[in-house]
Amino acid sequence: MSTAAVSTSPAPPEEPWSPAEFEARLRAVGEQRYHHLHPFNIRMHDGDLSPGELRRWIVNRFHYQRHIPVKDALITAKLPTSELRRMWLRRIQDHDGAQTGEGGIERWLRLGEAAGLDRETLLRADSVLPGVRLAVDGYVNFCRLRPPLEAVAASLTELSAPDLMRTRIDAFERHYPWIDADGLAYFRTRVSQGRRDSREALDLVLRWARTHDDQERAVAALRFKCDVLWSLLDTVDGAGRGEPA
Ligand SMILES: O=C(O)c1cc(C(=O)O)c2c(n1)C(=O)C(=O)c1cc(C(=O)O)[nH]c1-2
Repeated sequence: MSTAAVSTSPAPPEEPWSPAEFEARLRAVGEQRYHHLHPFNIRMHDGDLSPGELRRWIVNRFHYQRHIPVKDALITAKLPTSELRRMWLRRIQDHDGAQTGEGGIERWLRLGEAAGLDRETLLRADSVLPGVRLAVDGYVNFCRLRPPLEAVAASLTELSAPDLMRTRIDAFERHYPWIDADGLAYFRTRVSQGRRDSREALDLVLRWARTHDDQERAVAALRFKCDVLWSLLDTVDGAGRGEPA
């Protein structure tokens, strides 16, 4: 049989989505899969968490928090220009502070103290749940191994984070008044930081993703990151209503 009639040439590459369509697809991932929809967050916002569950969430979320500047250092090392590295370095400073006693990690430790957890408990990390360790490792290693487009796209969960922070602040003030309001400084600061960070990251992703394939990879990276946050909460939720071990 002649093979002449059988086309072996690959299908032509798909056209990229327009910037507006691409952005809408990225935002749709957050609307459909972000952890604001997770049953644990819904119980938190409804005031249904026991003090033990809230403390367990704080201890385990701190493990995520303290690895954010680590993954940002991995991303910074991949960025090709001074301008981009300077932009990303600021994120590390937001978390680690310019000096001891400042920054987001310090504010998270104060949240722990306001909830009755001493900082050594958070720093020792010995009650961090195995599934949380795996989820956080998954995110750090993703940023270590994937190209800048995907690592930066994964941070776009922050498009949805500021609204969640506002909901969380309201819920804490209303339902968990035993946590001192000063302890909520972390969330208050993140509202504006998250808006700025997500705007910057979105600009980069829209600029860097030139082909349809790039765009698909960016959307997949954001879905992966939603899965990281979702499985972190699955693990915390599955650990029961008592005090952390
Ligand atoms: O409390 C939250 O629900 C939440 C979610 C996220 C997120 O969407 O990844 C971040 C944060 N907080 C946060 O505080 C933060 O600094 C942060 C950095 C990043 C990132 O991927 O670069 N996400 C988040």
